[in-house]
Amino acid sequence: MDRELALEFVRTTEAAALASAPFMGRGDKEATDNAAVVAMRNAFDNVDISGTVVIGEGEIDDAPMLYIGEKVGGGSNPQVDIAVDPVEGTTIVSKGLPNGIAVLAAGSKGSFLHAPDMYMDKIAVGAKAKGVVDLDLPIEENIRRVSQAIGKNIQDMTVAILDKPRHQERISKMRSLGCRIKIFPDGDVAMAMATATEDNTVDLMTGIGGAPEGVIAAAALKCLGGDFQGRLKPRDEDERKRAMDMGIKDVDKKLTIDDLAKGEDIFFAATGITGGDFLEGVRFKQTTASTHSLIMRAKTGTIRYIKAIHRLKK
Ligand SMILES: O=P(O)(O)OC[C@H]1O[C@](O)(COP(=O)(O)O)[C@@H](O)[C@@H]1O
Repeated sequence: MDRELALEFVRTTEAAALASAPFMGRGDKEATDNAAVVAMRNAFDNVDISGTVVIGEGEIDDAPMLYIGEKVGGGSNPQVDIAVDPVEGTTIVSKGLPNGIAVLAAGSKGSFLHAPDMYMDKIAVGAKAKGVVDLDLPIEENIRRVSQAIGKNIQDMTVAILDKPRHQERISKMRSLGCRIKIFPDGDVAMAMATATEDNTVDLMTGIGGAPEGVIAAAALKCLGGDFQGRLKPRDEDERKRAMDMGIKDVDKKLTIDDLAKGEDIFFAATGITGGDFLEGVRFKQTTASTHSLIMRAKTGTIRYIKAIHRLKK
């Protein structure tokens, strides 16, 4: 993919963020998401790719736009796979909490695991701890390994985990080690990224969240030079079958960052909707709105932050 595409991709996440931001705190998850989906879908018409959504808003039957399999883009760059989440953290945005982001990952065909909509166990770390974590090890051992790799005492480390009942045992184990813990309500893509950004606020993220979000986070960490592992967590035989129907032969396999986001022909864009660990949220003034975005490319490892002022009437 051409490097020039970076700006076109980030326009799609800006559009999603600008459209969903007015719904902040209004308690309407559907309206928040819908506004972002429509805006992002429209913005794709100006992106010079011939793209296919591989991770999106769901199946064609129940999701009118950005459904899995939908063709997007009005251009020539051949065969691009797209993974999107126009609002990653609909609950977050509908409550006005931090770290609601609009995200997109784009890769040459076959870059992304076609992840079914089910749970995935995950572990994410930044560049200094690349290669030292292993999803098969107890969380205490992973924390110890990261502590050594990054040269930080365990008590000074921050480990993030989603605030869900399924994580109670893991949180107890983390507490017994004495590390600092960030228990966040939603939005594990942003928190996975927060392990690997320049001023990282988190040293390790662990826990079970959405599988599609796992693929998107892996793409982001690919660009940021961090590491990520995941394992699908089907809750019943139906979900297991669904994963197999989507082409995943070994559903229990530990998935490496390369299994989830293959190769280096990958772009990743995110725009803050509500402010958070590494992006400001959308801010409205009388006639303008500002957005804060991140656009990255795995091939070069370049990370660009873009602050944009949008004239609301134009
Ligand atoms: O809320 P659950 O079912 O535990 O799922 C966790 C997943 O949901 C999210 O918090 C996103 O939530 P939204 O559906 O509100 O956008 C992800 O970040 C996370 O991977």
